[in-house]
Amino acid sequence: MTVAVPKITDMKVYPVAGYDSMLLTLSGAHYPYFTRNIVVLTDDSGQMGIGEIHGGDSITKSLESYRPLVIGQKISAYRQILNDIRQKGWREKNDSGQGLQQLNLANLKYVVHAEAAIECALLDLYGKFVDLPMCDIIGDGRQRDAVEMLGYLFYIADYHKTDLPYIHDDDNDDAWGKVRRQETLTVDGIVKQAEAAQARYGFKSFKLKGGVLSGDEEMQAVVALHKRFPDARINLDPNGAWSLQEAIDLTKKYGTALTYLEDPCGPEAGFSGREIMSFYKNATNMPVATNMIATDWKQFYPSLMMKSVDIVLADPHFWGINGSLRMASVLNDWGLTWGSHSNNHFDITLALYAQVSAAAPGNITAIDTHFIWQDDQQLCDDALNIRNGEIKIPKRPGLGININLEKLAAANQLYTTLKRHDRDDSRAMQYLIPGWQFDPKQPTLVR
Ligand SMILES: O=C([O-])C(=O)C[C@H](O)[C@@H](O)C(=O)[O-]
Ligand SMILES: [Mg+2]
Repeated sequence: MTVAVPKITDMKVYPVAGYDSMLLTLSGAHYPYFTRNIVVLTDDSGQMGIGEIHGGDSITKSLESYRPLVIGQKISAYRQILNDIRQKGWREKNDSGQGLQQLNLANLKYVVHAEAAIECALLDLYGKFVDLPMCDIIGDGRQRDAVEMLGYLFYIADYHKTDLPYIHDDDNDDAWGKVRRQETLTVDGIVKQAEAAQARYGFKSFKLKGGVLSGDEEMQAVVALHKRFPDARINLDPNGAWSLQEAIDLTKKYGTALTYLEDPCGPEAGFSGREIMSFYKNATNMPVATNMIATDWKQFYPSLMMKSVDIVLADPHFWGINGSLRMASVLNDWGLTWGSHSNNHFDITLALYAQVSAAAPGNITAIDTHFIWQDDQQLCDDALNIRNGEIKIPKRPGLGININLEKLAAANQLYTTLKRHDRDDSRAMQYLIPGWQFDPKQPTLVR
């Protein structure tokens, strides 16, 4: 007896928005809203498959342009559909060619692969068809049943200094619900933030987003975190803001509080970020993670040659699901470490990170997620949860979550009220420091 493989009958792209706190990074301050694109595929068996990717008009447009390549295909043609999409090559038309060596988040759209949302939705459908969770059908299959996530800490600006409609008092039931909306610019404030996040989610690893205050102040926060959570793995990410010499000096002074450092320095004095990170590693022996100097296979090659990196944060939105897991295999075979980068996202991406990480072989690092800043804005009814610092892979097939069309419509409605859809963190930042401009070598508040 042959079983009919379902065909895709519809593909909808929903640009959506969610609420955010005034989080600070080297690129400025997060706006009150973040944007994403949600892909919903329907097949003729009545199943829906979902995927999520970064927001912005060019990504929405790319996804819309792929509809004729997807609709009418069998879900088993998943690799061919992705090949057809890649051959369409929207990135060639748009890419500034700069990658993320200097992290201005406005450039994220050039690094993101829009088709990863379609890949996710197709695999969700495929998993439902064969009745297996996604992690069992991707890469080398399931490697673990639960995935460790890290507590992603941020300095937060005082939104009262703006007239922008930042979310507040939305969730005052526990300490995390409160601190995630409050100004946080001190060592004590960061420790309180970590305590609150740990109380709600049980994190065993933390990452502090740096590039905001002086390197010395940020490392003092790391030292305080280490003192408060001596068993935790702690990482700081200044997004390349420090000079090579400053990174070396800070590591010598405070390095024992860190488990690894993420993109401490970037291009300078005619050298690329890959070269500078390699000089840094030679001088300090500190393990280094990146989501900046190796965001595709071409950049990975010289990074390997120069031994610039130990941990590649291969976000499936940058590398594709298949590409991210290929990277996980290569890193594992060569004694290096895999992890994933993140930006603000909804629960569809959270489930994707869990499924991909569950299939990544080897001793992976705890996975980045911004989700704790967006918790309560789930688009799915059966969203996955972080408990004891980890996400357990559900028994349900595919991604393991199902879209709530009413919540999706509401997030889409919010999006339609926004005047701008592309990310530009300098806009909110200019309320704090008039005329503020991104400078890849100058922490955001050190002006
Ligand atoms: O690890 C990283 O570099 C990021 O997550 C990039 C961004 O700075 C992220 O924090 C964001 O989107 O604000
Ligand atoms: Mg990073």
